[in-house]
Amino acid sequence: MNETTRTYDVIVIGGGPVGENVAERARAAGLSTVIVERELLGGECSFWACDPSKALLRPVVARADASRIPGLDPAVAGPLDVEAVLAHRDKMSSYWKDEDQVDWLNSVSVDLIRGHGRLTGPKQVAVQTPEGDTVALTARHAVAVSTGTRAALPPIPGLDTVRPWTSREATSADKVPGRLAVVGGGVVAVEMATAWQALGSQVTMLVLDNGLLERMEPFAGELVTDGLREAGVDIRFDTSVASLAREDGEVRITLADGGELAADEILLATGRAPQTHDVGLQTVGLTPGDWLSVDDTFRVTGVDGGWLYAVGDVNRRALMTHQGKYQARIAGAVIGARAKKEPIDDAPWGAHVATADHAAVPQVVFTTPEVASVGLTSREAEQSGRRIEVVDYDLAQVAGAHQYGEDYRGRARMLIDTDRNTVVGVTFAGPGVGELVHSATIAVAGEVPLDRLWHAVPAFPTLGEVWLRLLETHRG
Ligand SMILES: Cc1cc2nc3c(=O)[nH]c(=O)nc-3n(C[C@H](O)[C@H](O)[C@H](O)COP(=O)(O)OP(=O)(O)OC[C@H]3O[C@@H](n4cnc5c(N)ncnc54)[C@H](O)[C@@H]3O)c2cc1C
Ligand SMILES: NC(=O)c1ccc[n+]([C@@H]2O[C@H](COP(=O)([O-])OP(=O)(O)OC[C@H]3O[C@@H](n4cnc5c(N)ncnc54)[C@H](O)[C@@H]3O)[C@@H](O)[C@H]2O)c1
Repeated sequence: MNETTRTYDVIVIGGGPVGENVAERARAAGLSTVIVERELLGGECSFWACDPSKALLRPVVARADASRIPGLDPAVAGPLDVEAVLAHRDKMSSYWKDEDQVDWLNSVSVDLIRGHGRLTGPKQVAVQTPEGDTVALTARHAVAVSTGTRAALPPIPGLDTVRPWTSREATSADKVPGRLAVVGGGVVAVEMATAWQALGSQVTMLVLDNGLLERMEPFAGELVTDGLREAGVDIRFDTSVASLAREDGEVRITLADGGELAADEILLATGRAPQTHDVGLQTVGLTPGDWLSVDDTFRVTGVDGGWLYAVGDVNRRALMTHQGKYQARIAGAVIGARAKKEPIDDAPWGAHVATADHAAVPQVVFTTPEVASVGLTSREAEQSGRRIEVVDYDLAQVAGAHQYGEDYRGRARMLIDTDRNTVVGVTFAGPGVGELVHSATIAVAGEVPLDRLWHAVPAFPTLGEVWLRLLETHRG
């Protein structure tokens, strides 16, 4: 076994989308930077999450849209070409090879060390390489942990015997199971139920709660429930799994109410756990397995010296790629500024502080219909104690919706902070709303006064005219 030592200004553990961007921004600030990655550069998002899942969903959403357009509907009446969809998914996942990402990393002059990284003390990281060697790294300025998350599996008796699908198998499987049981009612569950039902599985969703997408506005979950049921998905609410077994090749599922169900595969889409159990947190006074809590400049709380940062999923602030990359741009810049002893701009909305994490996190759920939201939901607004006006509008009444397709169903909600006269939350649910959300993000993050928003004229006839209708409804 060989042991090598190296020193960099910044060490990033984890080369997912977030670690890559922390490294690129730190390098752009003039700091020598290395990424430690144990699997594929590009992380979960590129290979087992965003990219493959959206590649599976795109034909489903496009077909649903096309089937509402007279004259086009017969052309899309048949089943999907499963082989072609899976082949496209493979291409969009770069065939699970990361050469392109490595080329990009080289082009921005960031080093890569392949292997498992662990903190061994303040500013110290040891990398266990696949060849069995150890590389001992020292950071002059900062270590950033961007190790992301993995699927969190509930302790269901028999789980270890059934080889369940997690989000990884659900995004990379190359065969369509005849019957797929999906446990969970969050984003992964609804997206993957949508995809696999359309690819030919009979999907049954086993949902603990009494609705889908419980963290969003209730109407969003209701519209997605209708869409899934119309597609043939069997959704069972208030349902909990008591035990599992695999017998004669099938998964036998026993429910808490005594009911039984058989499936060919079972997907557990029951949330995420941080990948911090084996990164040496104990050597810097933290607890392995915990989420890493951070201040608004991404320094981990409870660590002396301010050298340890946690960016992306692992800090639990907003488990989405775009938000993690936003965090990364800010973390890279603030690490650079601190290293060069430049002033830190950490007032709200400053260059070195992630204010949007608290005020304006957008999300699109790629189901039929889509859901898109940013900022507060009405439940969160109520809990925040602010004075809020809730404005609802039936999206189907917008001229653009009539053009979009027949029998358009959708809804929009805008939350107004009545003391400040600004929009603090928006949710759209309906076909095509994914591309509408950035207008809402600009209104919320920009704190655009409603009187000025009145002058932002949406083009006719687009879905965006919902903004005019929401403002008119507010003005009465
Ligand atoms: C099915 C699914 C679909 C999703 N779809 C979307 C979507 O459409 N849009 C969206 O915005 N978000 C989506 N997400 C969320 C998105 O995938 C995550 O928010 C994003 O991947 C987080 O990036 P990250 O860099 O923080 O972590 P990851 O992408 O998890 O990357 C972490 C990296 O760290 C490496 N690593 C971990 N521990 C070590 C170690 N000790 N040493 C070395 N390397 C290590 C891992 O190998 C990995 O490469 C989806 C998630 C799932 C599960
Ligand atoms: N389009 C996107 O932006 C996108 C897509 C997929 C995932 N993601 C991100 O990935 C993250 C993870 O998604 P997720 O769907 O795994 O998590 P989630 O937190 O959204 O949903 C978890 C679901 O599992 C259920 N659950 C939890 N414990 C359970 C148990 N013991 N038994 C049965 N059900 C249980 C919950 O009730 C909930 O319905 C999300 O936070 C999301 O931000 C984003």
